[in-house]
Amino acid sequence: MFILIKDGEVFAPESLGERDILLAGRSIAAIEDDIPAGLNLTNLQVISAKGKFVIPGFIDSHVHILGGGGEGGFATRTPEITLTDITKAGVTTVVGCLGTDGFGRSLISLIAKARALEEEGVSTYLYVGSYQVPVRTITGRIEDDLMLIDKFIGVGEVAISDHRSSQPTIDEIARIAASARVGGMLSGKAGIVNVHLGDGARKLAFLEEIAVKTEIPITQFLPTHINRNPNLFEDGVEYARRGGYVDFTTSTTPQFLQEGEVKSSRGLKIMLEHGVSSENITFSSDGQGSLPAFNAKGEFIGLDVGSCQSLFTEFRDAVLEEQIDMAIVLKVVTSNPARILKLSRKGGIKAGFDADLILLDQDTVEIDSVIAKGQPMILHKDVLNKGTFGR
Ligand SMILES: CC(C)C[C@H](NC(=O)C[C@H](N)C(=O)O)C(=O)O
Ligand SMILES: [Zn+2]
Ligand SMILES: [Zn+2]
Repeated sequence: MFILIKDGEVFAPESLGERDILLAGRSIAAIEDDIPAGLNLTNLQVISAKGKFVIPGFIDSHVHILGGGGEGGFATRTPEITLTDITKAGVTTVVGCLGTDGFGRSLISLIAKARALEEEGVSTYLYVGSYQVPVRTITGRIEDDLMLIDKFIGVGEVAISDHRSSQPTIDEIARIAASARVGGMLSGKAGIVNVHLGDGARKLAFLEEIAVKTEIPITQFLPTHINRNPNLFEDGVEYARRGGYVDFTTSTTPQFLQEGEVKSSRGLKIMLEHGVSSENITFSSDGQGSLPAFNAKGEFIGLDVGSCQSLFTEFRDAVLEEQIDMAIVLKVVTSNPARILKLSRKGGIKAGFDADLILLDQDTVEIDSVIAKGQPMILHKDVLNKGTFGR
């Protein structure tokens, strides 16, 4: 199957200007300024991208594909994701994880769900573990899981500075990072540790201390939810300026924003203004994860459900509201996660890369169509670009 995407304005994420793109099967075959539509190729489909931006499919590096939640009891378990939840947001690659509930949800089910989504057309990877320490594994050892199970690219989301964590010691976190690092090395994977940061006062202290006191590089960690409160966000700016990676959670609620959560598009602008390298920042959605609220006494008040749609919403707001150059904003949802998570052939529009693309309407910056592994994704137009709050 060949697809020729003609006359689009291409961001790879860097701007390539107007280019034609030839897809062959699941790969990008060629990117040139003029590929004749009359190519004598059998079953060639020509798609006009006139008036469209053509950008890499988004990589969502933190999605509860199996559902999550449960912080308010069984009835608050959140639903598992559907393919359309992912593709309507322009997401073509997801990294799945377990969260608070590493007991009622299993890694085997997580692997099964990841394989299901892969068969349905998107690309999936996983973190081994959940909030809890010791880290839950399939084989009993992080290194063995990374070496034996292709979908596992790292460990997470391991919780620190949170009343729902296992209250791990700094040594336990260092040892998890050491195992992830060596397991990753031996299997050619990132071996990244996706760290859940809660609202606790210790914030990033463990990670900062490990980077200073041990041989583990700070880039072994991808701390997420960095924007969840202004106090943590402020430390996150400093942490990122010193070379650490930081991940913004794009799912939010009006209440969280009122209580001081930093809107991801705004947080990106602030970090760039403070001299943080755009290479060190990622966005992820926490899709299908719970967004629970607790009162000052730690009592559960209620919860919302995260959505992949928020990843697109915050990308669009960063471009339109924060007026950040699109090529820069694209990095945080394409080439940065691809590089940090060592996802080869992902996160860019380059010959030989997977054919994961989004066609955006240039006037509205809304999604026109999504192609994943060379297959056009059927988007149910009526739900397209409708976020959790119907935005
Ligand atoms: C960043 C905040 C707003 C949401 C965040 N979500 C998770 O960590 C996932 C959730 N606990 C689950 O297991 O489904 C949180 O709970 O702190
Ligand atoms: Zn989390
Ligand atoms: Zn999460």
